[in-house]
Amino acid sequence: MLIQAYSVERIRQAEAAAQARTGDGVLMRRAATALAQVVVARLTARLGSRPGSRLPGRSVVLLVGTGDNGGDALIAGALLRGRGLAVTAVLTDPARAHADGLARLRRAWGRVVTADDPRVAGLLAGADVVIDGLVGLAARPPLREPAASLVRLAVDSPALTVAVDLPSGLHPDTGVVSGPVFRADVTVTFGALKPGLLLADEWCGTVVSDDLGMGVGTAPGTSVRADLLALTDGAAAALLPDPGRADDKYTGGLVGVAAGSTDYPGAPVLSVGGAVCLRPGMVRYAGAQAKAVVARWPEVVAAESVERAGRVQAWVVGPGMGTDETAAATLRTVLEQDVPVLVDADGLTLLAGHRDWLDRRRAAGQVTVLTPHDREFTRVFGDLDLTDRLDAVRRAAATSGAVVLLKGHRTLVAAPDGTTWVNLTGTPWLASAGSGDVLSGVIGSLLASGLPADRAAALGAHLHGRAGERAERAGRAGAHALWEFLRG
Ligand SMILES: NC(=O)C1=CN([C@@H]2O[C@H](COP(=O)(O)OP(=O)(O)OC[C@H]3O[C@@H](n4cnc5c(N)ncnc54)[C@H](O)[C@@H]3O)[C@@H](O)[C@H]2O)[C@@H](O)CC1
Ligand SMILES: Nc1ncnc2c1ncn2[C@@H]1O[C@H](COP(=O)(O)OP(=O)(O)O)[C@@H](O)[C@H]1O
Ligand SMILES: [K+]
Repeated sequence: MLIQAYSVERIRQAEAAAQARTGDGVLMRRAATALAQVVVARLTARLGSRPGSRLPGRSVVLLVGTGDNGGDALIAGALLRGRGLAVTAVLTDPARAHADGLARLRRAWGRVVTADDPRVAGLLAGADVVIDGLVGLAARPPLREPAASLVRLAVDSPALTVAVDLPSGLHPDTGVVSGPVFRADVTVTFGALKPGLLLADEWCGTVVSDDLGMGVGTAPGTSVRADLLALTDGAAAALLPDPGRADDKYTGGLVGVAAGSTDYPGAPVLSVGGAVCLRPGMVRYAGAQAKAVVARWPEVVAAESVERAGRVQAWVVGPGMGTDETAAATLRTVLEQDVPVLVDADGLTLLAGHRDWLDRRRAAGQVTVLTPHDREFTRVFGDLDLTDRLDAVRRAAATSGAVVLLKGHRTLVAAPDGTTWVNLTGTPWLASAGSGDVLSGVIGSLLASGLPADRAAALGAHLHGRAGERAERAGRAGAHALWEFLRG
């Protein structure tokens, strides 16, 4: 199963349709029930079986904003009162707090204070659970006062922290974070995952998703395609091509790597290594480092130029090839071939001055994959602002007609048709020289095996990230360590 996230707009549409079926207040009661259940389960697990670890009497602080997100928190608070917990709601604006939720909490003998109450800091410091019901789907960070100050106080609390729908301070659609953000141990999210929960997962803790019976993405008449996709290990394994009994070296995927120069002998070895470790039918190499490449990878068929390399089913072009005239000519020759082409590193720098080469491929219906890091992205797509990375990568794909993989802590992949992926594997260990070269070879190999380009890119990033995690756990240094962990 793929992990699927839906935009606020899509969730609101499904919510409206569900509300029409169920009537007022039903979804919110379901949300509050799910939230209270998670709080009870997580608090019970946290307290364990130590003496004095009973639930009744434990203190819960609700941070309550002015919308339905606060309503969820208030009704959950009333339910938790029913389990004997001591519940205090801290309201940012009493006049605009969810009226029905507030009435329910009061009827259940919950305590209510305002954000400017001098006891708030002490309450948060002494709480067993803090529930963030400040903002949800309507969030437009940065948080305004007094919500911002409440979040700052909550950060210091030793309590179990639970976010309602999403941690306040992050944008549900873009994951962009500005100002203080609620750091959640658990996020209980409703309807469906929001893109922000995947893009800024470091703030969300464990994410529990409850569909509340809304059927987001499955309701009749709605588009089933999610707004943001991510792979699980299971989905990645299912995509990974395996040679069949009838395959030979020509049908198992023939990938070419055009890379390296006299100045950069290492990059082609790393890139070819990434390709070889994915076990395609054959890897061809074209460039100035044929000897070094074959010395490390004897199975590779090497030539000095693309013209002499022979046919392939996909090309990788760029790593360490420099930006001189010879490199530009190589790039041009590769881009003229009617096979999927992945352009990386120096190839991207060259491409920045030759956008027409991309346009020609687009017009001919040829598949191109670009794999920039931020600086390369800016070189090629100078007009696109990287503050909102999701938006930037989507626009880049739409305007260039290429699948664009934007590297980073959460690597993004966008296809020209709008399909977008976020990679959830990896570690900052990968932020080391040469690891991007390995990635280019991995994806090239997957392209040669015939996977659709956006899937090849997303799968490559997933495998590369897992390899980085394994290399880090094994205490290994250097991008070449990735090879042995690529198909573990
Ligand atoms: N969509 C759904 O399927 C469901 C939604 N429910 C809840 O309803 C929530 C959405 O409720 P609302 O639409 O009332 O909106 P919110 O509760 O997300 O927002 C409330 C208020 O926060 C304010 N706000 C926005 N940005 C702010 C900032 N930076 N600083 C301070 N205040 C800010 C807005 O002015 C808005 O009036 C969801 O997140 C969820 O918790 C559930 O009750 C039931 C099901
Ligand atoms: N902070 C980070 N956390 C996780 N992965 C990262 C981080 N920074 C970079 N990466 C990954 O490391 C790789 C670096 O690639 P790149 O910048 O092209 O390096 P190089 O050109 O030296 O090979 C990419 O796969 C990128 O997604
Ligand atoms: K929230």
